Amino acid sequence: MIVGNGGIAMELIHEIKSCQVVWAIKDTHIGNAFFDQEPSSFLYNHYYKNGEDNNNNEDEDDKKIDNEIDNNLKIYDSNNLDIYDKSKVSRNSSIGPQWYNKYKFIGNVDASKINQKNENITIEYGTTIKSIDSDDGCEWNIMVELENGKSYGCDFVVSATGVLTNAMEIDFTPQMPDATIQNGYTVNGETMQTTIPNIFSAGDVCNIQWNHQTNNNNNNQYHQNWFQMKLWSQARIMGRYVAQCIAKKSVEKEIDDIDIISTSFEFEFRTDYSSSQYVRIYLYKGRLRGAILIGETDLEETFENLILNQIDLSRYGQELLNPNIDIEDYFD
Ligand SMILES: NC(=O)C1=CN([C@@H]2O[C@H](COP(=O)(O)OP(=O)(O)OC[C@H]3O[C@@H](n4cnc5c(N)ncnc54)[C@H](OP(=O)(O)O)[C@@H]3O)[C@@H](O)[C@H]2O)C=CC1
Repeated sequence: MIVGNGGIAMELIHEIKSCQVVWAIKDTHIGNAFFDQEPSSFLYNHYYKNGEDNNNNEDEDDKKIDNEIDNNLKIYDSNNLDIYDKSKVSRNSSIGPQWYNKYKFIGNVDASKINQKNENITIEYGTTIKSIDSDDGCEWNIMVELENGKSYGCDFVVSATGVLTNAMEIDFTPQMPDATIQNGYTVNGETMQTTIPNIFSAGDVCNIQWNHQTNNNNNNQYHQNWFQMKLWSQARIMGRYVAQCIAKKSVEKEIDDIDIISTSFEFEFRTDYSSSQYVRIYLYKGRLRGAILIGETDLEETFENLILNQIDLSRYGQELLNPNIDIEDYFD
């Protein structure tokens, strides 16, 4: 049983093979943490329902990161009593993106009884867990009752319903001017300093709205393409930026070329490609500000460059998404 409709639930659903899975989501479409209805339907129809495997296009960079993280990875299990003794838990880095590549999520269901169309996944929409029963007398390890009245026996439950930060352990006082107030505390979006001197903040612990702000010191506008999602890729960007802020403060002088990051879009333009690709792009005043790409579109690098170099695309209009035009070649 998997509960939740965000990053972890979707990754697990994608990875688990030969195992009967019930996925309970409180929404009417999958992946609500990232998608609205339209791309969600596309993703569901072409990748979950049809069981297409798009798992073979792992980026070399991701593999490299995995290897780095592997070196720091520590796995705790319930037999490791140290985990209950906070003083003995060594604090390592998190397990990182592509963590699932280290494991095989293969159940023991007879493979011949499961076809390639993910029919082993039952999605229960618009519901969540009402109760969990793990009495010894149960036929299953765990009996789960859902709010919609259905009950399922299962071996275990994955609860992936989001995370809370523990920032409140620090007593922030929200008084700093020009600050972004999130989660009850305050961070200055330009310097990443909290209201406590010499305490800086980055990653999931703060929600930074760089897209709204102007850096008055050097007339640079914050990067307009910033839209925060709590993903590894963004945590890395924020970590790098906050490191620069700390360095700048510690040497007490201006460092040129500090990354200025952020985003916003105001105009949305969308289309569907062929049956196995989905492309949606976001333009603002003719400039590309964002995109959703599903499937092997081969557009990611071109679109990334168009976002970065902000070429005026007004005159191309819908041709930008014409599958018969090789825009990668055009903008090369
Ligand atoms: N590659 C990467 O960088 C990845 C990063 N992550 C990050 O790790 C963190 C943890 O992931 P995850 O746990 O999946 O969290 P997410 O925030 O991604 O998703 C949580 C999901 O659970 C739903 N939810 C919240 N409360 C309940 C409830 N009581 N019952 C049922 N559903 C509920 C949320 O709905 P609603 O939005 O409506 O509240 C949302 O759909 C996230 O910050 C995520 O972004 C996860 C996977 C990969």
